[in-house]
Amino acid sequence: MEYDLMTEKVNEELMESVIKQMKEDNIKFIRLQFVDINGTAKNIVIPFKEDDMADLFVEGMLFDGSSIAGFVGINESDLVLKPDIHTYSRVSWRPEESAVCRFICDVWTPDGKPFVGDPRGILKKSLAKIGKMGLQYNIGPEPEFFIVDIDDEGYPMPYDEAGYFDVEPLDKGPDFRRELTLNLEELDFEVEASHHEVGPGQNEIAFKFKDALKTADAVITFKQAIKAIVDNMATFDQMDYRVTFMPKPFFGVNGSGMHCHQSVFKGDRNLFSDPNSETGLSKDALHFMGGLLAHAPALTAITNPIVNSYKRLVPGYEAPVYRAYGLKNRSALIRVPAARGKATRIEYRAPDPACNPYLAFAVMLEAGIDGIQNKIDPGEPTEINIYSLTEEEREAMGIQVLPSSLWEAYHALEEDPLILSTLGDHTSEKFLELKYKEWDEYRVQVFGYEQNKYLDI
Ligand SMILES: Nc1ncnc2c1ncn2[C@@H]1O[C@H](COP(=O)(O)OP(=O)(O)OP(=O)(O)O)[C@@H](O)[C@H]1O
Ligand SMILES: N[C@@H](CCC(=O)O)C(=O)O
Ligand SMILES: [Mg+2]
Ligand SMILES: [Mg+2]
Repeated sequence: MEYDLMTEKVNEELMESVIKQMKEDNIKFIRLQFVDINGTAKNIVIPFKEDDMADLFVEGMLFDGSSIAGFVGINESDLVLKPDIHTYSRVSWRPEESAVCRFICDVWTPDGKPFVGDPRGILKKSLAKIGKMGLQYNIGPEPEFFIVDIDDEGYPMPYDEAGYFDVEPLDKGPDFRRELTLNLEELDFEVEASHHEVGPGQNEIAFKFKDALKTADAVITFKQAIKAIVDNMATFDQMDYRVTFMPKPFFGVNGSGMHCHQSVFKGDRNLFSDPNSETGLSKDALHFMGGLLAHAPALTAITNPIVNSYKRLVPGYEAPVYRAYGLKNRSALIRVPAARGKATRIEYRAPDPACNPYLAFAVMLEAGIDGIQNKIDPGEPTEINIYSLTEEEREAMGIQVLPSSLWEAYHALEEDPLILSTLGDHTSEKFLELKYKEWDEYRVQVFGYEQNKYLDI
């Protein structure tokens, strides 16, 4: 798929067929949806009026961008939402009577240009660049999440005591996952698998890989859908349980990642596959990994963007800590699953579900392409459990660690011109400003852990 930012025209035939579908779906309300710099979904709702649709698709709708994180100041507040007609879907968890639909929108400026601070626009820009080389970037994400109960004192507790692949009655999640999968299928998702994860209350739903823009849209829809569905169920049951995508909600158990399986296609050909090489991997696959490993410290600021993200990236919980790749190794930052041929892919294991998927996919793509263009050598694969190595052994093998805090990742980002230029001046500045504030707010807090440990001093 090629993304040409400036010449996207609305196809009349498509518009008519979408309007016809909206009438069949009994649509009365339209959600115009986009995300802020944090990847948080935002929307404005307008009533469906058939006569206004052509205008909406062509001209878009003005809105005030000054209260959206990472967008604009009040002195230049007008922005335009341009619905992407390909993203039409009925919002399946809202009533069927007088139904609601949504379009995911691009954000433009009133003078008819893509707004530089729109995360979706930033991803489209990187995809347009590789589109010109005839390439398509695919991502298959594995978002993990916890379902928690809120106890009488307001603290979250895991919703069940089950573990990896458990079944009911230990696993209390089958109804959620069933309901969610049915809803997601209505939203045109191909759910590949769902299961209880390692942590108590932890679940995973993996959906089929698609090109990176569709996947980023899907991640946002997925998070919204599951929160809305679980909230509806909790209201119905008069219970206070909810979903969290917080990367490490509990000390001492696995956190929630969003591993990203990735491949690059040229037409029908998977660039990562080479049946004649010993490993079945092509040079491009190795170089793409070389690029990811080289830019990993800066990437981490985007793929793991909150202070809590770094409580997940610690040894012993299947989350990556070390900058290495392995052909089977789940303790390395990059794993190459065994599938070959068309299904050849690499799995970048750092991202967590708190990231803005548009920004995360854009920076991973640019890092990988940098690797291909500059033939960055990823070194030899590491097949031992890296968690069990001593620091000296790791150093001898040349394995470096990922940033251990948001503050370290912040500095790594500041020093990586490729990743900064992928975000563009506007978003880099806003992102660094936000993260500086977040770190500053965090570092002065005093936690229960410290009071317990030091009170007797
Ligand atoms: N060619 C491809 N390019 C990108 N992603 C792909 C490709 N083929 C398959 N995938 C995606 O890989 C993801 C799942 O892979 P898989 O089941 O191997 O996960 P896993 O890493 O083994 O799971 P876990 O981490 O939970 O143990 C899915 O999203 C799937 O669509
Ligand atoms: N939950 C682990 C991943 C477990 C798995 O491999 O599925 C993580 O934080 O990345
Ligand atoms: Mg998992
Ligand atoms: Mg995985």
